Amino acid sequence: MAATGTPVSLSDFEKLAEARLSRNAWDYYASGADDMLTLRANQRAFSRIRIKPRVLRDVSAVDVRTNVLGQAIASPIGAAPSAMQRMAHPDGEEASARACASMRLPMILSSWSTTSLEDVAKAAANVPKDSVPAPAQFQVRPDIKPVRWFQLYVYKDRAVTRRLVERAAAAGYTALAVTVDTPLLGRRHADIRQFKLPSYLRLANFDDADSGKQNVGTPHTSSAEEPRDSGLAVYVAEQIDPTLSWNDIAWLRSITHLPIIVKGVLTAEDADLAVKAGVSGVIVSNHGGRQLDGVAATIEALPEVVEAVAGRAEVYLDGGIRRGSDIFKAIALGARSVFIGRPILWGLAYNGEVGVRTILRLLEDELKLCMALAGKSFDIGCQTLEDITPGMLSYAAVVSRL
Ligand SMILES: Cc1cc2nc3c(=O)[nH]c(=O)nc-3n(C[C@H](O)[C@H](O)[C@H](O)COP(=O)(O)O)c2cc1C
Ligand SMILES: CC(C)CC(=O)C(=O)O
Repeated sequence: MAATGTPVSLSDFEKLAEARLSRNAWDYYASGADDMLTLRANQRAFSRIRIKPRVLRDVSAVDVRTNVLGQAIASPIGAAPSAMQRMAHPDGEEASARACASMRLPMILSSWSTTSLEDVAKAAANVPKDSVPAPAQFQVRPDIKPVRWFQLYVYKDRAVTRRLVERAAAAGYTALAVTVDTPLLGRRHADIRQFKLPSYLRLANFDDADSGKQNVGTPHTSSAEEPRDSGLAVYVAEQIDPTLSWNDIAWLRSITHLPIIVKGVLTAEDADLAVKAGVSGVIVSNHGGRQLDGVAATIEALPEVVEAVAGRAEVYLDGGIRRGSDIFKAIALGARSVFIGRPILWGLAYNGEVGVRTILRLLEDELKLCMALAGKSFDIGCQTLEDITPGMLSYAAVVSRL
């Protein structure tokens, strides 16, 4: 059903983004791998979790501030790394970074950004208070500094990888999120049929010295045969290191002082290995259902990861967050904060920086309302994120249709 009138939910922005974007960009952003079972599961799994509300508590004050890796953030919501944001809006990653910085929410910049990591850092460092006329609650909160992390794809060419890491540190990124679920690219059917990075865009973190690493997405054709892989998958197979192993986390730790987070963990076993490898954080993620189809929804995987990590590192979650109540559920099950991927792109497509702020603000407001309406089992309502506990959730029975 088409959205009518003022958009009021993330799904309204999704429809508006689809209407505005080219088919090429929309398909790339929206796709999951194969049958997209995991993509759908990410959202559905949230809908099977119920909230047990308590009533007649004083819920007049709700505070959603928290911190990640010791840095304060305004609420437990951030932008997940997503590649090639300038296909969504000419200001691309700079707009996302400004939106996040102005709201004091964390952003993870993709290695595959269409704006260089230095330019993104500069854009976010100078968020003029009135760059966009905004109501008070949108304006810079001077007590909190922006949090910006860099997402790392480990290239076979370790000199290229090292250069990226050094540049990220020099530009002021405060952590590396190493993506570990993409040794090869998942099969996204629309991209195999056709994906092309528009010719005026490039992977801006790679300069001429990295020749071959800045042009991506030309449709792959193998003579007279139908394409069997997208240009993206061919690029990943050529450039990204499929031999990556836990030893390389030790190597990364040896070349940088930045804290390391692994992005793409779904099991207790890997969570434990991650902690033993010395990471500071783990992102429970299935890459938005774009890698291995058939893996668990992230909210299903979260409890075992939280249990295995046992407080030795921070645990975050992404995948399928579309409501403030989804964030509430993730926090209840032990996530320190969540990240959103596609909704940032919908905000960008809708209205650049302002659109991203609108998306983030909507989720923040929904989370606050959810906390207030959920109440709590003591005298006062759910006032802070620490008050959100697993006991506030229950699980819907799976109803068989047979
Ligand atoms: C268009 C798109 C591009 C992405 N690019 C990257 C990337 O460059 N690096 C990465 O680690 N994850 C990437 N991701 C995965 C996201 O960081 C995140 O895990 C996922 O989008 C979360 O699911 P959600 O879209 O349902 O919020 C991408 C996701 C999308 C949708
Ligand atoms: C590896 C690139 C294709 C970027 C990415 O992570 C994605 O599209 O999911």
